[in-house]
Amino acid sequence: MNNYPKIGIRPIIDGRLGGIRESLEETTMNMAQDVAALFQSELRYPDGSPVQCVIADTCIGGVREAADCAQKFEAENVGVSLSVTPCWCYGSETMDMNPLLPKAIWGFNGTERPGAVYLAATLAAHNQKGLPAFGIYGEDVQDMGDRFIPDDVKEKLLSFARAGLAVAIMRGKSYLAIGSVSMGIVGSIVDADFFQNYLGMRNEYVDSSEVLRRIQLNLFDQDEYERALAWTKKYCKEGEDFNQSHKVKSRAEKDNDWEFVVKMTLIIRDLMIGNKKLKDMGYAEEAHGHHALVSGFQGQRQWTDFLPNGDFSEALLNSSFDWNGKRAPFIVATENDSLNGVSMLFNYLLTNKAQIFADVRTFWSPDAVERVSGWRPTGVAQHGFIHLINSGAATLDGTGKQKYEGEPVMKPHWEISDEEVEACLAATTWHPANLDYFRGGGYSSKFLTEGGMPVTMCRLNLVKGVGPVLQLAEGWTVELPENVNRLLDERTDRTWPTTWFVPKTTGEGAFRDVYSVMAAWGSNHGAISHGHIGADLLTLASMLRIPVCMHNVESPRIFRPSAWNAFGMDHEGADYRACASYGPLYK
Ligand SMILES: C[C@H](O)[C@@H](O)[C@@H](O)C(=O)CO
Ligand SMILES: [Mn+2]
Repeated sequence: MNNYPKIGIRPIIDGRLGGIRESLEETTMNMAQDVAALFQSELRYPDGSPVQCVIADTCIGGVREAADCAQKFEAENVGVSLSVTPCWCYGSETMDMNPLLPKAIWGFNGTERPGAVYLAATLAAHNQKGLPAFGIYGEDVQDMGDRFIPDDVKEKLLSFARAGLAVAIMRGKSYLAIGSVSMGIVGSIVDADFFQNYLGMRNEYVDSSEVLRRIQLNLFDQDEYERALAWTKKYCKEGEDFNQSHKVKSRAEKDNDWEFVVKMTLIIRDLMIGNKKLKDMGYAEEAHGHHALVSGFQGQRQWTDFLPNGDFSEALLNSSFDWNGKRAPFIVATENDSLNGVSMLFNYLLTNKAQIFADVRTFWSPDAVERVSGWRPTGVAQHGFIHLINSGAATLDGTGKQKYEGEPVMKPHWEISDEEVEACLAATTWHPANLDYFRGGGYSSKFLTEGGMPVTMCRLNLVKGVGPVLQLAEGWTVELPENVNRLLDERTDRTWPTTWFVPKTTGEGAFRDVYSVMAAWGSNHGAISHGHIGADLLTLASMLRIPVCMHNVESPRIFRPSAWNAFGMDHEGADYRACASYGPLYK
């Protein structure tokens, strides 16, 4: 059982005994219990278990009870703090002062008592003390004692909780780099200060030779390996070998590659999270693993120049299933691109869904498509589209074979059916790796993402003088006529997974048109999640004090700490000024 951080709920009350406090005790505690019920019913941890809440033992009417609550929260691994109140209370005496906990206050909009006034007063206290907090206040007045949580309040409570839990779950975990810098990709020059100061994470580094050592010593669970290999042979169908005939590996060599990449997969997972079985085998130290929430495998080029590549391992570990059945994905970045790994992690922790890692490879204008194929894009793709493709770490959930009301989606692992698992696997072909690129061989996953799926692509970049910045684009996957797809796809790397992506454009700036999105993308990679999760990413980024340099989230959906309003009326400039003023969460 994972020891996930809990959400702490603080019922705040007017401390005046002799009438006022007594009249409010039940209503105030009911608010806390109702929010706890909402979180426990609507939110899940990455392992699929319901999110847990801790409510203060008493309503908080003054500093003593605030301190008692803080002590309880610390003892019970609370990682997110929400204060709720229907009435006036004493801001600086009751506010949550823990600088590390993402915090919000819900002021009930019931005018019998001044709950909204407390909200504003205490947000002012938070702003004055440099402890930014989110303000939640329903648009419509409710009657005192009304226990219904309106949709606008519910939406903000859940968005705050999802982002707050992401912050809390990351704290103290590791990014595990297996190998080092891949082909000069600066995302694989792992910046430990960023992980430490902004995410509260630590960095673990393992040379790729450790994977080879464990393969040579059979340092993995032999029984699981046999099951894994049998499962792989049954469900991972080998595709055509497109290599030049003089380079093609023999059948025996190809079979060895299958065995090798299955072992790699077990070993990379064990390196990330450990495996008690290794202790039984006499490897107690290796059994610990590296406490990694996310990892990166360098692969290219020192490993792949003579050993089978990491594509099979990366693709399968990032998927929501394997020989052990459905399970939470392991976030693994190919090319050890730690910044794309973090981008995938942000998306994952906000959705509990597996992620696509891709190169942002090509913008196809309508004219170019027509020139090479004779077909002019229509519909969502009429103004062009972007080719997302990278060998390796694209989850097989990205095939779009999981359905909701007939539409392609990606689901949390606990919602995926066995039939959908098999459909994702059936839609994937494992081609012998391109030996020009991957001299050591291996297998690359090939699939085409179904069109019509709402997706969000994001990317974290490090910019000297600014620090980390996040960019994101909500949009949709699109499907092309089969012949057009083949023409365009085969101009690239036919053994890799393809997603055709159309960002939602606004006609302005980086979102002026599809081309501008590609031109403004800050790196070779992007992390693609199912769903339009841009608003949650903005909320998460503000908690981490990471400014967002590019997004296409409509302004009414933007939810950031109330202090951001004090940094100016232009949302984006204010975001930068606020993040610069507060600095990293764990500085
Ligand atoms: C196989 C190639 O080296 C690819 O790995 C390379 O083009 C990239 O993905 C760069 O991000
Ligand atoms: Mn790449």
